[in-house]
Amino acid sequence: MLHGGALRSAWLFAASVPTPSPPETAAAAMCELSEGNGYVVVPKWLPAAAKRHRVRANQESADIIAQLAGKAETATLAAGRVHKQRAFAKPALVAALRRSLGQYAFTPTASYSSDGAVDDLRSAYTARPDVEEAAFDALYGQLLEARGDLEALLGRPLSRGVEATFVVYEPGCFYRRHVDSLAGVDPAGSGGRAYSFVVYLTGEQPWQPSDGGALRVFCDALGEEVEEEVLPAAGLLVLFDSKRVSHEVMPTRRQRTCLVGWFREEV
Ligand SMILES: O=C(O)CCC(=O)C(=O)O
Ligand SMILES: [Fe+2]
Repeated sequence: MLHGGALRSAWLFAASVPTPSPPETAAAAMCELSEGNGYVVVPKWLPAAAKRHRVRANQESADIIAQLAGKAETATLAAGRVHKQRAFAKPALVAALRRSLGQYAFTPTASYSSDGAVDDLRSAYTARPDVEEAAFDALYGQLLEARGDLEALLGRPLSRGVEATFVVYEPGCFYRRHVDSLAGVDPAGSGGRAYSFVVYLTGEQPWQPSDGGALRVFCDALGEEVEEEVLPAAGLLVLFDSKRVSHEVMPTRRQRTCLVGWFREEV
């Protein structure tokens, strides 16, 4: 333990060390190093070099972080999991889209089994977006940017065309377990879907588990194990592999509105 006297003498010693004058040249610096006190002072030598190094290092680490994030996202998607992005559509855009929905005529959408009979796979109301409508156009622009990011992550192009539909699940509506696309099925139809997206356009009030309507994601196509349940949230984007991710919309107890769509394989 140091007491007062020791501290004071340490300070006096430090104050009495003379400030060396800087060497003019590198050779002089080497000379001082070998003959002098064992140190040299070269003013402004480190700052410029360090600055250059810092700028490069920052850029490199930013690139590495971006690459790792990209890898993590590619891995998430490739592992058949769901990528989620909160507030993909900002509150003002969600509000504008919700207002615009008043202009659409939603039609009940039944699903059909392979023999053409109506089955009970899904109950919901759908409307085709109006590409001239400003709020939809804004969201569509963001989706095209997201597609660009996805293409960069995947390292391959996707189709220029995007499928999209507004869907309203009224209380009691659901979509039973399914995959959005199957390999070998008509590539001009659902077989050409590569990545599914959903942008939730629910009201401002936070969604509660008791509201039902979760997007239930299964670990694999056949098993019963649930990977996660995603609750709708205004502006949330979910993105997943259309062929790998088996999922289900649990019966909702509250109106559940979204834009659902697909980025398609390049043909
Ligand atoms: O609304 C959702 O969360 C998913 C909808 C869906 O699975 C679909 O439309 O294929
Ligand atoms: Fe689906």
